[in-house]
Amino acid sequence: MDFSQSQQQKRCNTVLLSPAQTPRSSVRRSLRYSLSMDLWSSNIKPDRGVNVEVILRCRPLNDDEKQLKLPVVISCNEGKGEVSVVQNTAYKQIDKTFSFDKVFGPTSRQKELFDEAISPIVNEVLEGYNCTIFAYGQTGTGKTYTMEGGRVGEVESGEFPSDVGIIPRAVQQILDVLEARNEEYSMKVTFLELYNEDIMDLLAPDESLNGRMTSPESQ
Ligand SMILES: Nc1ncnc2c1ncn2[C@@H]1O[C@H](COP(=O)(O)OP(=O)(O)OP(=O)(O)O)[C@@H](O)[C@H]1O
Repeated sequence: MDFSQSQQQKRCNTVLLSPAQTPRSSVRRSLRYSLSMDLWSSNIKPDRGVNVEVILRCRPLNDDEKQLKLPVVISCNEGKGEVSVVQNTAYKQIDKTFSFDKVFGPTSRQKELFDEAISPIVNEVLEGYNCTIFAYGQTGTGKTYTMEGGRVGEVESGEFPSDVGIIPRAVQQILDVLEARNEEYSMKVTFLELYNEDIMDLLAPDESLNGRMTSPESQ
């Protein structure tokens, strides 16, 4: 999203990681979702110690995984921002603990994640900082669910359905704040998909407008 406003360029970035809770034979990593919000600019926000935060979210086991009685190999300590992974080798069990800026466990709700981790970043965009939030993780770990949302349930009196994810919530917050300011504003939105070196403009009215990207090696 681009807004035009004469401010210095500033940046903040958040990476949402989705680990697999159950062991998988092949690990296929995919980087799918990125939400970039710009207000011009390029310096680091002066009062931030770091300009990249890494947040980890674990999804619950799905019905198939429960039916197959697959073991849960990750435990989340949200208070400490830690995740422990249990690995059973032929000879012994190895536990490893990893620390993140924030951890959201399998029972975390969409609103909770948005309010605690994303809403402050959206406010920074509205203050003039460039921010990117992207989700990274192997297939089936919850990137789409976190960024876009799950099945849409009942809409309750102006509130989002509980399954709605980060992108619609961020857009709503931006529009609410801009409307409350009662000033004239313009907003530009782009929605691109990059898959196997094909770039798709998901908002293009005509498919022929989609371009194909080529890497330097393939030229
Ligand atoms: N936090 C969650 N709570 C409940 N269900 C979830 C959660 N995260 C993911 N799911 C469910 O798990 C399934 C896989 O999630 P999702 O499609 O978001 O994965 P993905 O990382 O986007 O996968 P891919 O890279 O293959 O597109 C979906 O059915 C989704 O609804």
